[in-house]
Amino acid sequence: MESLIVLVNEIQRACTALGDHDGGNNALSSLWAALPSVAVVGGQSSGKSSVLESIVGRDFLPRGSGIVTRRPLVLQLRKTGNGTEEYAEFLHLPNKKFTNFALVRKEIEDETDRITGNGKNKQISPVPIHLSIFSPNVVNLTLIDLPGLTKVAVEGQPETIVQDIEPMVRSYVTKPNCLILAISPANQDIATSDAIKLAKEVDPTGDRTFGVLTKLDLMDKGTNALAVIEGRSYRLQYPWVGIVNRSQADINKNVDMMVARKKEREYFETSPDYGHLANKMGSEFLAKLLSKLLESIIRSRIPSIVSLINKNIEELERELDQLGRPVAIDTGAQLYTILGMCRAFEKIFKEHLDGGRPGGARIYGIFNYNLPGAIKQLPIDHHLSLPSVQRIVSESDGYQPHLIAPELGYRRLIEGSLNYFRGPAESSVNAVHLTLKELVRKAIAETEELKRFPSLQIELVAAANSSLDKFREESMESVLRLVDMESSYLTVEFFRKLHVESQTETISSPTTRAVDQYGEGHFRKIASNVAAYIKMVAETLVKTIPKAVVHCQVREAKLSLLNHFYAQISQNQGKRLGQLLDENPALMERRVQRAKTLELYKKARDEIDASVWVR
Ligand SMILES: Nc1nc2c(ncn2[C@@H]2O[C@H](COP(=O)(O)OP(=O)(O)OP(=O)(O)O)[C@@H](O)[C@H]2O)c(=O)[nH]1
Repeated sequence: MESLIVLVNEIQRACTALGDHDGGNNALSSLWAALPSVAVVGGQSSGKSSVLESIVGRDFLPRGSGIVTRRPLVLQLRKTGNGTEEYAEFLHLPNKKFTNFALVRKEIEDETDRITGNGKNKQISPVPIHLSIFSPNVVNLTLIDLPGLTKVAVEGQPETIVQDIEPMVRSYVTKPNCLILAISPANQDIATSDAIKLAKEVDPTGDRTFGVLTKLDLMDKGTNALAVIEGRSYRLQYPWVGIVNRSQADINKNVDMMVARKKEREYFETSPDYGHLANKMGSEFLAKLLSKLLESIIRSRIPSIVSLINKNIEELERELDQLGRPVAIDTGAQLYTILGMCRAFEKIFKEHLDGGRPGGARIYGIFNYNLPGAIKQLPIDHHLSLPSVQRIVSESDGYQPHLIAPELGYRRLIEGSLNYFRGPAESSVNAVHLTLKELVRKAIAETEELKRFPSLQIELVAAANSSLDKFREESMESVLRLVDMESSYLTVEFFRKLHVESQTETISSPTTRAVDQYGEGHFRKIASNVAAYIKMVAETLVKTIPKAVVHCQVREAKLSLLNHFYAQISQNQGKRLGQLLDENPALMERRVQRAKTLELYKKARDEIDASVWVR
């Protein structure tokens, strides 16, 4: 690493490329703000441009009346070997070397207009232009040229521009890592200097302010600026530097910058007022001083820059972990990704059913409370009330009343009662179905991997629900069949046993039995026999319905919830898979942006490491 200033240049350029230039739009601690820099501030016509050009030794800044500098210009000077060609490069035009500095000026003007607009409505913008100048005649130094502090807009520029400039300039110079190059003209009272006024506010101790006094040659005859230059008028930590730039006449005559530098040197060497300070005056001295100082400040800040970089790297890595890896482009990898997410979903879905979570308990509740409860509520008693039994039995008998036992009447009564069981059986199937659907919804929401892919989520919910619908149909058929089976074939032993019991009763009290043979008691007996039979069947169904439901719905959901989806997806082509993996575009954009920033930080850390080792 040639120089720490060059290193910081590199990091600054990368920061601008990532939009980290004013620290305001970034959740991370701004690296830009942490980098030491030198900002040039001054009132209108204070000689700001002239100082910069003199430091560079080249004419390259836009000129004109009004507010010409409308975007910060980050001017990175890099010293090259003697005899090498001088050239300039813009960050926004990589690989284009400018050797003609008139074109550099034109490009600064054009690039300013590109962001701020041209014509009457010229605005200002905090987005910096990065210009690097490679030359044997410069020192390694980075300067940020800011719009001139002004109080009046001219040439139809909007009034707001004046109000906008100060906060923008302030946003640069308030940063504790910013050295302030405060330019004031010597032919004005220092107390009225805009640059010093601002510097005083943001750096009251004068620790990071460089006082630069221009236009020493324009002072009234017989006066001098020694009071300022010697720090008596306004005291700063660093000594004031006096400058003599080209006059307007020199500029008009196109006086060469190198000639101007020479003239400036001569001015100080021969000056009766400043001769004793000649080796500490002039733009060349200023450039060297700044370069040395900037380098030493950067060195002292490296530990805090590195720790900021490390902190940001950690934060970025954490965020990228959360955002997940970018989606693969090839079909195989996409399929793999989708299947992986499906498995993750199925795992969570099963966990909901397999204990520890309320899903399984809810299903057990259906079987243990709801189903028996519903069966208990069935209007069997009404169906087996005396008038109903009499009616059904006589209807079944037809014109020929039964002789001993109403066989058909019994069957009708039993069938009628069993018919009521269809309701609770159906309800059990439906309740379990709803529970399973709800668990699908929950499991989808809980599958972390799926969060990025709304389309896939929708597709999976649809696929799972359609499987559940199919399972419900099968389950419904099974439970209703269980009920129907009970009506199709009655348990003979039950009735034979009843018959034997009633025979024994008749033998023990023959008179009462004979009287009641075909009266109310007879029908009551029929009703109670049927009720006892139904009770027995109910006890069976309360056990078998859950078995059918679990077999057809719960077990199937665990085994083959997404089988149909798997079969379909494996036949899908890339485009369709891509559609399923279409992430939220904002999220994709954020990942790309974060990954780029992370790369920048890592690179910066590596470069700093390397530069520290070289030293
Ligand atoms: N004689 C003399 N003229 C100077 C000196 N410094 C600047 N000037 C002249 O003052 C005028 C303004 O100088 P600039 O360098 O354009 O000042 P600025 O602060 O960049 O001005 P704006 O950007 O327009 O606000 C120009 O005509 C310069 O030639 C100096 O030290 N001596």
